[in-house]
Amino acid sequence: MAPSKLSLESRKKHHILTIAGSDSSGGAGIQADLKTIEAFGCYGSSVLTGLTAQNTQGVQAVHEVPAEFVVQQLKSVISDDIPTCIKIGMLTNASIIKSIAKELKNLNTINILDPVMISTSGHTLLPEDAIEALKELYPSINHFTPNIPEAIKLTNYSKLKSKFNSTSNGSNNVNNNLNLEEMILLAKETNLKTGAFTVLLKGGHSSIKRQELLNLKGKYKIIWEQSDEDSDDIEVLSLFSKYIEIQQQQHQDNLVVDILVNKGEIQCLFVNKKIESKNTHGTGCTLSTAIACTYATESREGPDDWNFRMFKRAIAYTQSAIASATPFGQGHGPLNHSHLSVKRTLPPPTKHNPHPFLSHLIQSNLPLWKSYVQHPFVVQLGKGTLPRECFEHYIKQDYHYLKHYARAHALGAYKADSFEDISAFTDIASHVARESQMHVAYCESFGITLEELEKTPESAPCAAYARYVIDVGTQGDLLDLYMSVASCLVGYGEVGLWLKKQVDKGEAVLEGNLYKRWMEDYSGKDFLNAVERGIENLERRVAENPPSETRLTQLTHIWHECVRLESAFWEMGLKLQK
Ligand SMILES: Cc1ncc(COP(=O)(O)O)c(N)n1
Repeated sequence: MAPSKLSLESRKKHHILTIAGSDSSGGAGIQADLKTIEAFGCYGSSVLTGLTAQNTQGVQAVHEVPAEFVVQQLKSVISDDIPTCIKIGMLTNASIIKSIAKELKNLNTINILDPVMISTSGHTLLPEDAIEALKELYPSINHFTPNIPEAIKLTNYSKLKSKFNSTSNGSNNVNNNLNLEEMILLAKETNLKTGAFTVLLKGGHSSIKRQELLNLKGKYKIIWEQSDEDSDDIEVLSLFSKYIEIQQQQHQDNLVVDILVNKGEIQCLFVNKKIESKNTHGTGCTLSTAIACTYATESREGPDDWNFRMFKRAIAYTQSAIASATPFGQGHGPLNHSHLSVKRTLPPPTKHNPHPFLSHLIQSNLPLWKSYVQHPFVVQLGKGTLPRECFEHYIKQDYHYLKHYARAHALGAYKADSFEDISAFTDIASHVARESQMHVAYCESFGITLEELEKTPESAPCAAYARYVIDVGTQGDLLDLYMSVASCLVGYGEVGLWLKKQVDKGEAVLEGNLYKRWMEDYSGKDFLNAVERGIENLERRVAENPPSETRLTQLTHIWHECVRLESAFWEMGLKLQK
């Protein structure tokens, strides 16, 4: 049967056009770009500006393509299918630059310029007069990815530096190994001079130490290697990952910092450990093309929505391509463009990020997660200012909820087909039964008997949440069930630990607090062990059977629903909602 038009349309790949030079050795230029585009599952077309006779040791010759023929290629491609993004690399000469600038003016595409000037091997790929002509191209450039030497050349940085630094002798020789403050100045200046909507200054030529970054903490958003967290949000996530300690172990590493600027403002700093490798030929081409691909494939609010995650994904792809490259040739070898990290929906667990699935879930909607684990109910409870009737209402409802929650785990044990899973579920079910004794004790202290507690009608938010959990557990498979119980388990552990930290900081009180037992139970060893086990089980299940993109979306949806219902549960307590 012929596939329907609709399904074919929905299978259309994102079209990325690369305007660049050919590298006969296959590591940089058009060849690197097309391999990258393939790796991201997009469709790549190409317009050649020049042919290089090149290998991993150097560029032996360049054959320039006549400007008219460059334009002819461009017209052929775009008259047939308009690309989402155009990535521009080696432009060969001024007349090609001017011709392309003229054509791009009339196009509505997103254009990314990687200003290739000198090859890694030291060969000039763009003559001086052509550098001046780049200015004609700037008005059509949305995103610009220079490295440090390129940005220095394009901004007249030495002059700028002497203006800011009174100790400078004003010499024109600026070292490429800039410190972080200098890089930030350079990145802003590049953004200003080129007028590009965003600039990513690639910091590979400088080695930055961790202390330099720590000095800037709180001033800029810093995004660390292989993590989905940025340091500002680390507290929310810190509790079940071993992250903070590991970051502290990285003191001595040489770090590469790429700086993202948007309209003159620093958006964030991407930090990666420097990979010591000879296989870096084509790194700039690969990264700029990867940015075009992540821009095209990620969901966006509008054309100017350059989410930092797009850059993070593109940088991570390029880093892994360097790290997994195998030797080729005698000089600087090419990257491994076909490594699998792009196709994988979740990164593998690492010592930096031991719970990639949990990290994904939390990061997928961090404000929602924060609204749950740092809800005003929790904050007031920690300070001891929560009205008693609110807590009383909450604890009675939570008693009901726990019964459903234990039943959900019993259902899990019923559905499970290994003793490992059966005992994991029954362990938690018994733990929940023990947990409910605290609720009984609190009610007793409020003069509410067990009989009265059992008879209290269930509130709508409690019934809604319990129904959702049991419903997902009944309809779905074991992983769905794990998902429907996960946010409660992880969230309460998080709340318990967070309140403990707040006590240490003097933001919450334990002694004399009516809710002391509650706080101690949820930050106690017994409960936290159960949380750890729950997280390990979840990660193991997902690692054993990696979810497809669609499945991951379904699982994330269940998580979001539960987090939302958890927030509504606190809200019920605060508002004494029936
Ligand atoms: C055709 C072409 N385009 C770009 C580069 C820059 O790549 P690298 O900086 O890795 O030498 C190159 N060498 N050749």
